[in-house]
Amino acid sequence: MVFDPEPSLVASAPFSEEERAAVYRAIHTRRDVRDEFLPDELSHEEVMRLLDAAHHAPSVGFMQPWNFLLIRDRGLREAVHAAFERAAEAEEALLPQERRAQYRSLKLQGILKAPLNICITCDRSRQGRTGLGRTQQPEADLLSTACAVQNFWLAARAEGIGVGWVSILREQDLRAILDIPADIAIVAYLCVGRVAKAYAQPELEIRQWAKRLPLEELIFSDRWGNRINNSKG
Ligand SMILES: Cc1cc2c(cc1C)N(C[C@H](O)[C@H](O)[C@H](O)COP(=O)(O)O)c1[nH]c(=O)[nH]c(=O)c1N2
Repeated sequence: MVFDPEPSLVASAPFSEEERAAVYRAIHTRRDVRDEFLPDELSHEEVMRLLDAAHHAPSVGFMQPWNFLLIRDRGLREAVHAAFERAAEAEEALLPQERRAQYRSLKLQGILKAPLNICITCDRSRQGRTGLGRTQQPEADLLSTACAVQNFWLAARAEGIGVGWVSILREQDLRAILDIPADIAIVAYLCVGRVAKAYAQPELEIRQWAKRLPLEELIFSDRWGNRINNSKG
């Protein structure tokens, strides 16, 4: 039988101006939050809304390889925090001497301050070892999981909930603390909690660690290296 797409298709009109503005506002004002977390617990409904947003991310072959490990236990968060301290020390030692003091002065996690931590993982064999879209790009499952993280982050912004991604953690430490099996990849460790204030710009920009790159320098036309400004004439 020939597949008829028509009954399954719905209108896909642009959003209203107000709706579009809300989407772009969430994108532009989403911040990586480290120190602005308020201690109040998020409700079960709020957390489920954010996880549902994450669960609606695109995924290769509709694989949905993610799991969401919710961590509230203080003892576990203290163990993760200690692992962060060790990893940060190791990272600092790799930096050029002149950047080390600045690195030390940055707040790079909110593991204990945020009431909720979430470890987002990727089950790399959820639908077999390969699968639609993963034969040539096996890492597409990890990229899918990163899409879920971004959905979570943007939905959280809309709800006034801050998210901070902590990657200064050794995978083996997280595995041991959280009992994560060896065949499950760890994609993101997030600190999550309500915030009353957030930085207007990336904190690393305000603190002069890095700057946003000019967008036009990142866009090529047709072939690598062909800048759009140069390709006009
Ligand atoms: C994969 C990944 C990993 C990390 C981050 C982000 C992402 C995408 N970021 C946050 C990062 O510093 C931040 O996104 C940029 O500085 C831009 O700022 P805004 O996110 O726009 O506030 C981050 N921040 C931090 O303080 N400690 C960390 O370990 C990490 N790790």
